[in-house]
Amino acid sequence: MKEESIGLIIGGSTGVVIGIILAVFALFCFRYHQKHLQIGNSSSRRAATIPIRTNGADSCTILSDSTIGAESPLKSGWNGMPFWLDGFKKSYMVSATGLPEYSYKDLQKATYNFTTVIGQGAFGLVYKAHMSTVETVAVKVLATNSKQGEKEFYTEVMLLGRLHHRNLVNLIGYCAEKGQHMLVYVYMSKGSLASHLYGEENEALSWNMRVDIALEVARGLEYLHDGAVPPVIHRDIKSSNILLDQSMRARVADFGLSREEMVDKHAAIRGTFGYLDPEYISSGKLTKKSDVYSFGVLLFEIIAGRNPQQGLMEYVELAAMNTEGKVGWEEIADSRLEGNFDVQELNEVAALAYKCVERAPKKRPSMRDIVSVLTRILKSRDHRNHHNKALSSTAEVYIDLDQTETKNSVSNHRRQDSVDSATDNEV
Ligand SMILES: Nc1ncnc2c1ncn2[C@@H]1O[C@H](COP(=O)(O)OP(=O)(O)OP(=O)(O)O)[C@@H](O)[C@H]1O
Repeated sequence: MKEESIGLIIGGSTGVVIGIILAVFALFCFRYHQKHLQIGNSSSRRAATIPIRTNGADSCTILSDSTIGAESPLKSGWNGMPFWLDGFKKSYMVSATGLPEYSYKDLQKATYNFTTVIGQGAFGLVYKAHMSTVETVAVKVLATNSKQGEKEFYTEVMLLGRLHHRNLVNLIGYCAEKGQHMLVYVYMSKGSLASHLYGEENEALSWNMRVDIALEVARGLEYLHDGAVPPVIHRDIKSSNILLDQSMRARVADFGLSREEMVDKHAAIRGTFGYLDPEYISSGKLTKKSDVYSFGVLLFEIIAGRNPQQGLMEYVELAAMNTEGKVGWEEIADSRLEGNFDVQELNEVAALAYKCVERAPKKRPSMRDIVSVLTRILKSRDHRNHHNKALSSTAEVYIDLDQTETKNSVSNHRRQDSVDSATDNEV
């Protein structure tokens, strides 16, 4: 009996010890798991908020820079996940990027085996794709010679996926399969602003439409500079990067993508010749005001219908000698407008453009200022139109009244004549 109870005690305590060991082990496993998840989360937070490259007080993040990948603490597995979680990588990425991942097969089918090319840019070919779920999309296949690695690509997608605005060509998905990187965008059926300014196939844009487009582009950029977290410098504003949707609303494309090509390899200057901020070229410092400069060039391009790569700014400087930057800009107006514009409005837009291309970045307005100036210009246009309508309807009333009076006096005369003739007959 005594032996039995000793056995029971030993058995019980062994059980308790094993239980404790198991509990400690379970706790250890749980904490290990938690720690890894935290690393994963903090890295995605880092990717989303840490400025990747900053340049001075006015500077902000260049989303596309690839330094995040190199500095990332993620080492354990694919995109920093422990290997034992690898099986979940797809669903994990969908939630991390917030964007759907398309399969290569689906995109291949939707582009009729990549035969529906609609354009080519520095990153590679762009295809039109008919998806079964969404209507039509544009698929940008990033060139395979890109030095961008998997991690950098996902970081870029994750950051781009966070940017949404009615005046941006929003990224709606991506594909990373078979060594290819593809970005899926909303399809812009009316093509680029450049094709409307220079393409023979398109009707000339009216002056009113040009100002509307300028305001929409300004709003898209204002969002990138002041609404996005972290802020984004576009760094390549130009008419071929402004796309128009079905209702001719302008949207800014190509923001936040890393660029392999450089204008000046030594200074690592990136952008497009003709639109580049001279201050950025000389100092190598990229700020929001560099986008403002390019936007100013774009405004002059919209006014003059001339390509910045073919001497637009020289033409502007010549005109500025006569105009002092304020009035007389109508002489540079696009001949396709055939003089159909409001001179005061054109001068106001050109004066704004001239401020944007000031040599000293500090003297240039911010995108927010630009949006409010263009909004005011459009409001006074509406006001004028309203006023003119009211005037013309008043004039119509007068004309109506005049005509009624004329009619009355004619019939009075007639009546008088007939009275007179009756009297004559009587006489
Ligand atoms: N979302 C889209 N919808 C419709 N067409 C598009 C879309 N994105 C791009 N395109 C077309 O593909 C062309 C190439 O676009 P992409 O952005 O790759 O290069 P780019 O802007 O012309 O030049 P760069 O790459 O040097 O800036 C555009 O000019 C446009 O005609």
